[in-house]
Amino acid sequence: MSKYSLAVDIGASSGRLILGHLENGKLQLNEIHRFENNIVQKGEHYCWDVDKLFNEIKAGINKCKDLDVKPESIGIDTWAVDFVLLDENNKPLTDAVAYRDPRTDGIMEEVFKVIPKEKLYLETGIQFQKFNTIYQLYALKQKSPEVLKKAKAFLMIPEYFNFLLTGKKANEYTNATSTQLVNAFTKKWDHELLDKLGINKEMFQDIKTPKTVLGTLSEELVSEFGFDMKVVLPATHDTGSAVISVPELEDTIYISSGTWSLIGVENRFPICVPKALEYNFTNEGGIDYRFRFLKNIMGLWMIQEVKRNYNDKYTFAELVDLARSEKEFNSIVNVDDDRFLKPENMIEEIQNYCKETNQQVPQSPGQIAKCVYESLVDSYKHAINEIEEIFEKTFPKVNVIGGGCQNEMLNQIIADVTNKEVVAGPIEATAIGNIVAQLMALGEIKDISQARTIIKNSFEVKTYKQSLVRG
Ligand SMILES: Nc1ncnc2c1ncn2[C@@H]1O[C@H](COP(=O)(O)OP(=O)(O)O)[C@@H](O)[C@H]1O
Ligand SMILES: C[C@H](O)[C@H](O)[C@@H](O)C(=O)COP(=O)(O)O
Ligand SMILES: [Mg+2]
Repeated sequence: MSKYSLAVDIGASSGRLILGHLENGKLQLNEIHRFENNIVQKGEHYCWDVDKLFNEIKAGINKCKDLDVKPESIGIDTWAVDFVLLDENNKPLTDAVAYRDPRTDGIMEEVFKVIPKEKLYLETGIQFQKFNTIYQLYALKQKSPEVLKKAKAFLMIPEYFNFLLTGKKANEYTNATSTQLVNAFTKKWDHELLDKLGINKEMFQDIKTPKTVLGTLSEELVSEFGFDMKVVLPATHDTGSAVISVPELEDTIYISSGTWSLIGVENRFPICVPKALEYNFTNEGGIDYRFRFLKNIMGLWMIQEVKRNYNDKYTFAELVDLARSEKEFNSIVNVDDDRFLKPENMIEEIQNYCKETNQQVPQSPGQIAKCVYESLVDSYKHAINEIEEIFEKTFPKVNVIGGGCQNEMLNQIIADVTNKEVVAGPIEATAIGNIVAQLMALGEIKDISQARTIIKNSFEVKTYKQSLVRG
């Protein structure tokens, strides 16, 4: 029997702990714990409840005892850019502020006064999202310089949980690249950039790569859980882990479909050409120093907020069914408009946009949902055209991975609008990528190529082709 690895995958809307092990050359998964994640108001900021999330992680680990399974390793991945700062006593200096917090409004423009946008892109290759870590730290420096001065350790969210598990501090490469503070060519923290911004470079930890064994559990946790585990660094940026699970990357554009839609390709080198800057593509770090050439699209965040606005009266599946029935409704919004990043009420924001653009205003839940899905695909289509322009080639296939690949209507609209073959799955791509990185660290899987073969043979996918009648 092969060793068990435990993946902790926490996205912006949900977290899950999934056991994985190899059996007869296939990867067997067992989801042992799932919980909601969401932004909470703490003082004047939107924050993540990291104490609650760590308690959920421990609750999930404790379920292993009920299953009589002692995993050999554990690996944690989460959303990107956000962080915790520790003081000299290893205590958090601030709450874990969420990337949707307005504290970075206008900060990007302030940073461009210190380092021109084009130079920043040429050095880091990272897309300009106003919530990137670089802007969060610059906002903190301007508003609370005394906090930054006291900071002795910068830990991104997965690394903070690793610290709570092991007492060890390290930054992991794939997530570090999302900060826009790592040089795309040296793959190290850009100390010249940090000096220019007046951000203390000493608080950043050594950058480790995926498959690194960080350490083992603290004595206190070993006695709580009843067993020890190796704490392995997967690609701790959840999208970095998700992309590992794309079984066939040749001629394929992936859409990591969850709270965000991350649409792109895997590359061996960074692409920082003017067109990539103009279209705002990113070169986030991948496993084995590959690159994830992609862009953020607002994603299913919008339907999550619509669902919340309806007080969770409808499930995601019911919203899809209601959307299907609205065949005549065709209004479209620009999902990537900042107005949809954190509106008071998503339904009203969508309705106002349609009013302002003289389109039919969606009224029913089905019309609202259909508007979200059609609008997302409109943005996907533009991104695909941009990718094909930059690569000067046509990609015949789109692979939708993550929770959003369960949305069969969305998959079909993608196939209809792009006239490409759409492959849906695996759903838990992030956790799968997390697990195979751990199994590589344990010597159970040789390399990424073998991992992708195992993944291809282990999980069913569904294929969609352009339909004759647009549903
Ligand atoms: N049964 C379903 N039908 C349609 N969409 C679904 C279904 N289940 C989940 N989803 C979609 O998947 C999304 C969550 O994907 P997930 O990858 O878990 O997100 P994250 O990792 O960002 O928390 C939901 O917002 C929802 O839109
Ligand atoms: C803020 C980042 O762009 C975001 O974390 C994105 O990179 C990402 O990883 C989103 O993952 P979800 O699972 O939360 O959609
Ligand atoms: Mg996710």
